[in-house]
Amino acid sequence: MKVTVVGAGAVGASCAEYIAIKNFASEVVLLDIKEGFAEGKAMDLMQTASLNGFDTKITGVTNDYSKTADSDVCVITSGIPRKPGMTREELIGINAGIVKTVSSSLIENSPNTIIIVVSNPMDTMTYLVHKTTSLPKNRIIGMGGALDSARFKYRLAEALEAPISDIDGMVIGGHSDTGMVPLTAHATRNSIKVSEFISEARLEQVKEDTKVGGATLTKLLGTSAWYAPGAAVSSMVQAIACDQKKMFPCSVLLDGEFGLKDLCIGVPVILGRNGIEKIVSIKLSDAEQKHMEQSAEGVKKTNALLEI
Ligand SMILES: NC(=O)c1ccc[n+]([C@@H]2O[C@H](COP(=O)([O-])OP(=O)(O)OC[C@H]3O[C@@H](n4cnc5c(N)ncnc54)[C@H](O)[C@@H]3O)[C@@H](O)[C@H]2O)c1
Ligand SMILES: O=C(O)C[C@H](O)C(=O)O
Repeated sequence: MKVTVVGAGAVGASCAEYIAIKNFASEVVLLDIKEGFAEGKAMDLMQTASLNGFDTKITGVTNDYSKTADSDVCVITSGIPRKPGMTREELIGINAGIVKTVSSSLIENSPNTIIIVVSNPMDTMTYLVHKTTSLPKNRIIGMGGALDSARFKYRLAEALEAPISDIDGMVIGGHSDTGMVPLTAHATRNSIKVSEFISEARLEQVKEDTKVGGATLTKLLGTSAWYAPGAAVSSMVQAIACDQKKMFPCSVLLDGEFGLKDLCIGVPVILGRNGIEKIVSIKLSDAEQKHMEQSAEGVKKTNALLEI
């Protein structure tokens, strides 16, 4: 299994590190436009191999796509992150051009690859890859829901004063401060609904904290987060590489599912060797469906800014 990660910055390097530590890929190629940067990150990471006990070979290249040839999975993290006070949508002006060029160069060298889009605004960047390449829709996947769900579980565990391993929950919808739809009614602690343990008001607070999870970290860090994003991507790559058929909320092109079409937005999917093996339709309450439709409107508004 060969994986390429474009962008050797905070998220790209974290992603390469987690993939290597999980030890399922034979090779990870890190590519960046900044001269020598990916080479340096790759060398530093390789010097952790004997300490962390992995055999994955990580190489770094400066904009040389020939080295990415025949990648099974390509992850796009290239682009600018937001600063405190900004929204993800404000990044579209710079990131759309980067994602368009990068995805076309990747596909030229790996026509059978599966692409995972991370750069923000992620749902719109995923849609852009659909619109500007000829990859089949099962092979273009946006990462947002896996991360947002991890943050949701963290917040639920905090509220319930429970270990995170006891908690299950999922966030669907757009990967934006207002667009996320944390499925509070479906969340459980060891199969018991979380509403049995905390008040409605506390659960509402968990929901709000989850939705602004990225903004909260951006305010603390001065730039956006990287550990959980890298870990989330690595879990998705592993599910594909190892054909795990695991369920993750991912941003995928919808054609009528959840009553939505012609946009990419987070819904539960099964990930395996073919990328998106299946979109999982679940019954939403009226309030959740309404929130999902509002979220879709927001994503479509951002999509309309694309020059395609
Ligand atoms: N979807 C998510 O859940 C999620 C999570 C975290 C971050 N992000 C997004 O991921 C992106 C990267 O964030 P980061 O913190 O790693 O930023 P960063 O600035 O640390 O790294 C970005 C890297 O991309 C490189 N780059 C820029 N243009 C390039 C090009 N044309 N080709 C190759 N490399 C190029 C830069 O040189 C830089 O090293 C941002 O857009 C951020 O908003 C998304
Ligand atoms: O918050 C951001 O801008 C980065 C990313 O989308 C995140 O959720 O951490």
